[in-house]
Amino acid sequence: MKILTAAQTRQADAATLQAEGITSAELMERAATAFCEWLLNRLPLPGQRPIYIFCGPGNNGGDGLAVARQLHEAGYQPQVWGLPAARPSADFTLNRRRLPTEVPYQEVDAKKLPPLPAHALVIDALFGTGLSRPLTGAAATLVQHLNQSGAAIVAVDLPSGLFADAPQSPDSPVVRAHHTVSFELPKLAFLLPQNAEFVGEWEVLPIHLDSAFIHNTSVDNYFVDDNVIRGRLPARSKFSHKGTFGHVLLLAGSRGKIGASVLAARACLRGGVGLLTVRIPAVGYHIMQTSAPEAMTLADPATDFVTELPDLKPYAAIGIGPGLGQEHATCEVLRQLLRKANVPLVLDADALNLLGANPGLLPLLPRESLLTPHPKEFERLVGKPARDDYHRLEQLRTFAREYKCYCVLKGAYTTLAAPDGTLYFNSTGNPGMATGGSGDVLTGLLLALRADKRLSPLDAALLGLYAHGRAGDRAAQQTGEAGLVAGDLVRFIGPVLQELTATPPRL
Ligand SMILES: NC(=O)C1=CN([C@@H]2O[C@H](COP(=O)(O)OP(=O)(O)OC[C@H]3O[C@@H](n4cnc5c(N)ncnc54)[C@H](O)[C@@H]3O)[C@@H](O)[C@H]2O)[C@@H](O)CC1
Ligand SMILES: Nc1ncnc2c1ncn2[C@@H]1O[C@H](COP(=O)(O)OP(=O)(O)O)[C@@H](O)[C@H]1O
Ligand SMILES: [K+]
Repeated sequence: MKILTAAQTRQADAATLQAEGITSAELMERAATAFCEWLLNRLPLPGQRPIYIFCGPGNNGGDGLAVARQLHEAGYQPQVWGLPAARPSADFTLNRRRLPTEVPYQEVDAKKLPPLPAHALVIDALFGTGLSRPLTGAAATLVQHLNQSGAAIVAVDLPSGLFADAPQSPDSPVVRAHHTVSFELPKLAFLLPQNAEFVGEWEVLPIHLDSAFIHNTSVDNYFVDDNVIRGRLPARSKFSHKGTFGHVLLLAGSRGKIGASVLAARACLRGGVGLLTVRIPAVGYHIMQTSAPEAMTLADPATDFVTELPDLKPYAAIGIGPGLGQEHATCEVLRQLLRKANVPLVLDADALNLLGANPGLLPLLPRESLLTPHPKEFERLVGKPARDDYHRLEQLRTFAREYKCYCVLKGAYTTLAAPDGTLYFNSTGNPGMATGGSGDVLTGLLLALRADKRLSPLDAALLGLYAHGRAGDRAAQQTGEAGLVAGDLVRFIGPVLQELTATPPRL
C-alpha cells in the first residue's frame, strides 16, 4: 500500500472527483458514511452514551457535520460544537446547512467550554490533513479540554494538531485520540512511536479514491500488509533439491551467548534453507550440535569467540552477528568477510556494533547487504542520535542510499530502507516480541530467504520481516504477549511461510 503525503492526498481527492464526475460533497459523504458504519458497529444503543462532535472550519469539520447528520438519522442525539471561523470551507458550509435543526449546534467559546462527562464519546473533527501550523488560541484550549476530559475520543482522519507526515513542535497541543479512523491509505504519522499517544488504535476505511491516480503516483513510503506479501514466496518445485535453496554460513555466538546462534540457526532452518553451516566458538560446539542437529557446526579454534573466517566458497549467503561479541579478533573476521564476500550478506547485532565502532569498515559493505539494527544499533551505525522519529527515517534513507544496502530499523512497524531510499513499513508483529532473541530469529530467517535465488533482495527482506512478525502474532495467540519467548517464533515460521506461498493457478 502506498503512503501518500498530505499534498498527494489532496491531489487524490481531486483526481477522484474528476474521474468519477462527483462533487467534493459527495466524496465527503462517502467518507462520513464509512466512518459512521465503523462507529455504529461499536456504539451502544442510542441514548446510553452522550456523543459530542467537535468540528473545525475545513473539510475535516465538514466530515464531522456529515457524521452528526448520519448519526441523527440512525437514532442518536449528537451535540455538535464548531470552532468560530471567518471563512469556513464550502463543504463545511453545505453540511452545516444540511444539519437537521433537531441536532444542537453551538459555537465553541474558549472561556466557557462544555463540561464533558468521562463516559461521553467525543468525535474529533477539528483538523485533518489541512493543518498548516501548530494549534494556538481557542483551538489549543479546546484540545487541552478534550484531553483532560477522560472521555473516549475518536479522531476523524487524524488527531487534530498532528501533521500527517511531519513532526510538530513538542509543546504544541494535539488531541490524544483512543482511535483514529482514516480514509483509504495509512498516514506516515500513524507509524511512528512519537505519535502513538495521539493516534491510539488506527484504522483505514476504503472510500474508493481514484485507483489510477494512486497507481501512477510515485511515493517514498509503503505500508506492507498481507495483500502486498501473499504469494511472493514461490511454491517449491517438485524436483527441487537442497542445492535449490542454498547453503548458507552463519557466524555467531560467543561464551554466554551461544543461545543467540542457536535461535538464528533454528530460524534459518525453518526459513527453508537448503543447508546450514554455523561458525561458532568451540565452547558452543556441543550446544549447537544438540539443539540444531540439522546444522553443520564448524567450531572456531578459539574457545570463547570467533577468530577465524572459514573458506567462503561453498556458501550462497552469509549471516553474521547474533551473540558474536566485539573482540578485536572477531572484528578482523568481519573485516575479512566484508572484503572477500561475493554473496548476499546479512549483518546483525554485534556485527553492526563493530561497524559502528569502526566506521572505516562501512565503505567495505558489499552492495545489497542486508543490515538489521534496532534503533540503538542504528544510532551507533550512523554515529549520531536522531532529533525525532522523522529524522531517524531520513537517516535510514540516507544510509541505505549511501551504502547501497538494505537497512532494517527494527521495532513496531519495522522499517526497511531499500538502496534507492524507499521505505517499507511492516505491518505485523506485537509488543510480545520485545524479548531477548527475537532479533536473532529474524536474522536466521532473513539469511535463509536471501539464499533463495528465486527471491529478489527486496522480496526476501519484505517477506522475512512480514513472516517474522506474523509468526510473533501467531505465537502470542497461544502464549500471550508477556509469555512469548523468541524460541516460540521459530515454531511458527514454517506455517506462516506456507500461508504466504503462491498457489498455482486453478484449472
Ligand atoms: N481523501 C480523503 O481523505 C478525504 C478527506 N476528507 C476530509 O478533509 C480533510 C481535509 O480538509 P481540509 O483540507 O479542508 O483541511 P482541514 O479541515 O484539516 O483544515 C483546514 C482548515 O483549518 C485551518 N487551519 C489549518 N491549520 C490551522 C491551525 N493551526 N489553526 C487554526 N486553523 C487552522 C485552515 O485555514 C482551513 O480552514 C481530511 O482530513 C478529511 O477529514 C473528506 O471530506 C473527503 C475525502
Ligand atoms: N512492539 C513491537 N511490535 C512489533 N515488533 C516488535 C516490537 N518490539 C520488538 N519487535 C520485534 O522484535 C525483534 C527484536 O529484535 P532485537 O531488538 O534485535 O532483539 P534481540 O537483540 O534481543 O534479538 C525485532 O524484529 C522487532 O521488530
Ligand atoms: K481530526
